[in-house]
Amino acid sequence: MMAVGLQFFHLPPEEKEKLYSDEPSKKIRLSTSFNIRKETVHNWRDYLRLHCHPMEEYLPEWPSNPESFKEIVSAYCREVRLLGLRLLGMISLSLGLEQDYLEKALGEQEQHMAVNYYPQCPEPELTYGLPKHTDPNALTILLQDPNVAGLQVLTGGDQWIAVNPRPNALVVNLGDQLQALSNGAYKSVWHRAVVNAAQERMSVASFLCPCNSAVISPAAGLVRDGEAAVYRSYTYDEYYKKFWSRNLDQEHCLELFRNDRLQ
Ligand SMILES: O=C(O)CCC(=O)C(=O)O
Ligand SMILES: [Fe+2]
Repeated sequence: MMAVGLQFFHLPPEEKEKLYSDEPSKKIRLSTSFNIRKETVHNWRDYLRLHCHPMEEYLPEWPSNPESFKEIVSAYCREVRLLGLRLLGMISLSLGLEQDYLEKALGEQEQHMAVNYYPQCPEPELTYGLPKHTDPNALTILLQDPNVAGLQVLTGGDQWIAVNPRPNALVVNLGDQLQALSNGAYKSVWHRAVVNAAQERMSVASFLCPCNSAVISPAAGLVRDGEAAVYRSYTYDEYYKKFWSRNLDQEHCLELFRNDRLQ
């Protein structure tokens, strides 16, 4: 997966240009930074974003250069989906819910992928690959470059710690929707990617996302009697549109959906 991703980013600019778009609603696109329509300061990242489920619907439009791209990436996506669904089952059980609770609550989940490419950066202290953010979806499975570190997560004690790559390991990040569905019991993790002057870096993020019409509302058993849920109910469509209408340096998107928010 990593090798074919790197081959893609090493293609000549004229070849990659055909896929370029800064429109977040496009289902297959190559872009740069995070959301260049909204930012004033850009980040040191290029990314290929693909919708991956239902696979048959999107596969024909995926890049066919490199030649092996579709075969390798589609096999990877299918495996990652199975892993993600198993993890959601275990997370449901850990909350005292039925094993299939979250899978049902999230509906027929979409799956998106960001193949991130961070070129060598001559002045890494002046920028990020990706600045501090949480993922807006439910669950993210991240494959890191085995040779180059860059991912950092924020601990409860407000310290950034490096999550260095380990051979054959995946990183699992919980996203905003699991925070809302668990009524805040699980926290969506703050993370960022730093860049370096010595080496390019890649990562591949697979995002399991609720279906657009899924109503995100905390499980009844997780809201204490007589108390309001932390977040109001909303559809994922509403959340996702709000997320992409903003930039990462603003207030956390989920805060806008709190029940105790003063209007
Ligand atoms: O490059 C990384 O390690 C992080 C990528 C990431 O957070 C994302 O794509 O949402
Ligand atoms: Fe992320």
